Amino acid sequence: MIFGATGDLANRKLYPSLYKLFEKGNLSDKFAVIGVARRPLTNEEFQENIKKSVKSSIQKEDRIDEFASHFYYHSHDVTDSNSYAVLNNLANQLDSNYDLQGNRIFYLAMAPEFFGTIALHLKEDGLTNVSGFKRLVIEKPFGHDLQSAQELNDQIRTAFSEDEVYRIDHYLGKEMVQNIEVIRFANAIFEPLWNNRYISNIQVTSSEVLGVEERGRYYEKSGALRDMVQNHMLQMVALLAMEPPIKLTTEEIRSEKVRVLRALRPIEGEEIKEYFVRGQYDKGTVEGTQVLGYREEQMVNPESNTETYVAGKLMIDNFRWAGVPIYIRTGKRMDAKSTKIVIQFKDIPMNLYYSPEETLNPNLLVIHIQPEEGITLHLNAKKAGQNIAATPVKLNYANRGIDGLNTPEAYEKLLFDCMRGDATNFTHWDEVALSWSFVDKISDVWENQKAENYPNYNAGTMGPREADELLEKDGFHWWPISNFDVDKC
Ligand SMILES: NC(=O)C1=CN([C@@H]2O[C@H](COP(=O)(O)OP(=O)(O)OC[C@H]3O[C@@H](n4cnc5c(N)ncnc54)[C@H](OP(=O)(O)O)[C@@H]3O)[C@@H](O)[C@H]2O)C=CC1
Ligand SMILES: O=C1O[C@H](COP(=O)(O)O)[C@@H](O)[C@H](O)[C@H]1O
Repeated sequence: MIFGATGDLANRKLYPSLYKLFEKGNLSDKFAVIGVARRPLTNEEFQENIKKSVKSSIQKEDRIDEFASHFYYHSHDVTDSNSYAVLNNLANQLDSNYDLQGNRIFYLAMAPEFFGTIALHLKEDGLTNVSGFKRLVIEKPFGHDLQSAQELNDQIRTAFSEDEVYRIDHYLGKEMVQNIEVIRFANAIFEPLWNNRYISNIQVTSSEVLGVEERGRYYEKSGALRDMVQNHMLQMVALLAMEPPIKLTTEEIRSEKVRVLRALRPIEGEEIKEYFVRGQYDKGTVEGTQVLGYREEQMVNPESNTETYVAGKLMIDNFRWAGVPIYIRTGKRMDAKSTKIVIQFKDIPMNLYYSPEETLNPNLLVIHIQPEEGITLHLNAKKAGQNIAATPVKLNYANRGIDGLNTPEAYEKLLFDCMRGDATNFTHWDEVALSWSFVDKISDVWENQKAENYPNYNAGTMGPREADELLEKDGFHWWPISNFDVDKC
């Protein structure tokens, strides 16, 4: 059952992903989807919408009619208690028609204020009373702060147990985010060096070229800290910093991530200025086009105090990471769309091969999450010729080049995981709670202190100057994140 079946997420992500699973044989013929939303639609109209949404994002759609025939529509206001019984009857009927053996997945692709109400109704009106499995997939944002997340979690947990709840963080479905743990734990050359003796700092960047688009109403209350840092950025940090799990089970992996979040040094009060930088974009030029500043966007307060950019220095206070800063930055309307992780190794004790005026290039391991997918290892090697002089070289692995052009899209992987009952790449409540408690301390201060320097970066740049200073005062600098620039390093 997809609640919010006529919405943007369902049309752009869920239907095309389900189709890909179907086409690859990862979704058997024994499935039915009930789409729920308020507007009146017949099953035929709904099926036409499904075909349209699949066709707009997939070139080969040979089995589209067969696929769409599995879709049914139920017009229903989720706040109306009376309609759930009819929904349940339809679900029971489809269960028997398609031999579903009482297995149900409820996907909440709706505004978060409805999540709790839907979960309560599903239980009270018997929809969760099934003979097979029942699973709840829930979209972000999971709460607005720790308190609201806790309230939402309590509501959900009256109807579903923790292992039945699949909290989506779509970054965890990205191929190269999932690759972090394999790169770390399947390579003898990295794991022994993955600690404060050999790593000087880690940089995690997720930059966007797009502005806030039509999401001003949501974004005004969220800002980059809640929208990106609380979830995606901290999840990537947890994967980079966790200890090797003793087994590759959901529980073991999640509990190692939880340990990292517990060790994350809380940043509060006056310290926030030292560790975090906030920014808001002004007008500027993006890909040759003039764009508006954030305060001029639709549904945005002309004096908005909302941050569209965050850079921060995280410290993980445990044996492995003591003293190693992990810098994060994310923002809208930046110079490039790019998510990259740069692990900078410590310098070797002596520069034997470069002339004194040249700096020794540190070894870098760059994990390209998107749009490129792969890894680059920056080394030093002999410059061709008679003399023994060194020059920087790179070893590149391009994921797409090896595994074919189409690595599965995050939602395809996550939907498949959920169907198979694998919750590893979904966030456990403990991770959500710890992330909120870290972020709340910062957002409480930022909300109550007007940023006098906003807007403080032009659209089309890499963010405010203060973000560079954050690293400079530790003797580091941000490594450029576009491939071209990394080439020049
Ligand atoms: N869009 C995206 O790319 C992303 C979205 N998300 C999250 O996914 C969720 C959905 O987002 P999105 O698809 O963009 O939202 P939309 O506003 O596009 O869609 C909302 C859906 O909910 C339905 N709806 C609204 N009110 C009711 C109601 N009272 N009863 C029944 N149905 C209702 C709407 O249909 P109708 O009007 O017919 O009732 C529509 O199908 C949100 O939590 C969002 O944060 C997360 C990541 C990315
Ligand atoms: O969750 C979100 O993520 C997107 C960025 O996702 P990506 O896969 O394109 O990197 C961001 O634009 C959005 O504001 C946020 O809600």
